[in-house]
Amino acid sequence: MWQQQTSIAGKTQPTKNVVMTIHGLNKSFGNNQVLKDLSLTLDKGENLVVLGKSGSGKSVLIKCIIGLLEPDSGSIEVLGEDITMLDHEALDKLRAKIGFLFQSNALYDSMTVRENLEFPLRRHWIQVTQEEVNGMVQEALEDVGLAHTMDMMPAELSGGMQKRIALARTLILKPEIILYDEPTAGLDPITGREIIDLIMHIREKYGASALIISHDMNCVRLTSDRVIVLFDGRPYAEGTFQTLAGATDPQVKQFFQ
Ligand SMILES: Nc1ncnc2c1ncn2[C@@H]1O[C@H](COP(=O)(O)OP(=O)(O)OP(=O)(O)O)[C@@H](O)[C@H]1O
Repeated sequence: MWQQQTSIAGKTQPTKNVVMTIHGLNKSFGNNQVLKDLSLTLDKGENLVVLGKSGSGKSVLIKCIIGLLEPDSGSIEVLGEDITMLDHEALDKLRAKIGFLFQSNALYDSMTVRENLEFPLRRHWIQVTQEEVNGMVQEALEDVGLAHTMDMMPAELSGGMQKRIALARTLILKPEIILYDEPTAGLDPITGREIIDLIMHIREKYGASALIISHDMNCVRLTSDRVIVLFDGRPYAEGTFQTLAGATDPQVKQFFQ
């Protein structure tokens, strides 16, 4: 296993600032063992990027974290609660603290931008007045620079704008952790850069922790505090972008060339 000076991939060192601890996670589909004894931690306010070849299990990892897939074994402790042990109601409550930016955006085509943003508030039974809802929608849209689109339909917006609306919908619940699944995939470099800037702005404003899955090395370079390279279902290497970019290990090097 390739190592860098300060940490060894796969071994976690919990501190009081940890918001997520994954320990010994295994997930198979038939004979295909996708995640193998995977352990990692996410610190408060940290942007952690998970990098890996197509099919290395990045999406499976995210789905396990939000409870869409059940791991075969291992624990996923999020904000002090092991999600693998929670019942449906408790999991739903915890999910309200975890924002998820889907690669597909997952906006509702038949709803206006405002209705899309109001949806998570209703979905999680958040008790607020209509005036408060209006303020929350306005703030989330201002965060992504799209307050003027409130009464538009998603189909009237460009791909980059839809991504920003999806991000605003994630922000409305002020999540403590945000999971970004390929946030710049399919966007041109300029629009991709706008999303990268937003990810950094959101971290600055809300101090949320982020787990970011990305192949876009510009996104990885600009957003990451720490990078984990997944290989063969396990964290293979871990370090800052700069450290890993200087690696001579072929499995690591291929991403940075
Ligand atoms: N629901 C499922 N049923 C069976 N196999 C699955 C399922 N979901 C994922 N897999 C398998 O798990 C492996 C990892 O898939 P995953 O989507 O996590 O890869 P990835 O690293 O996110 O790839 P990409 O970068 O292309 O999105 C693949 O071999 C995939 O076929």
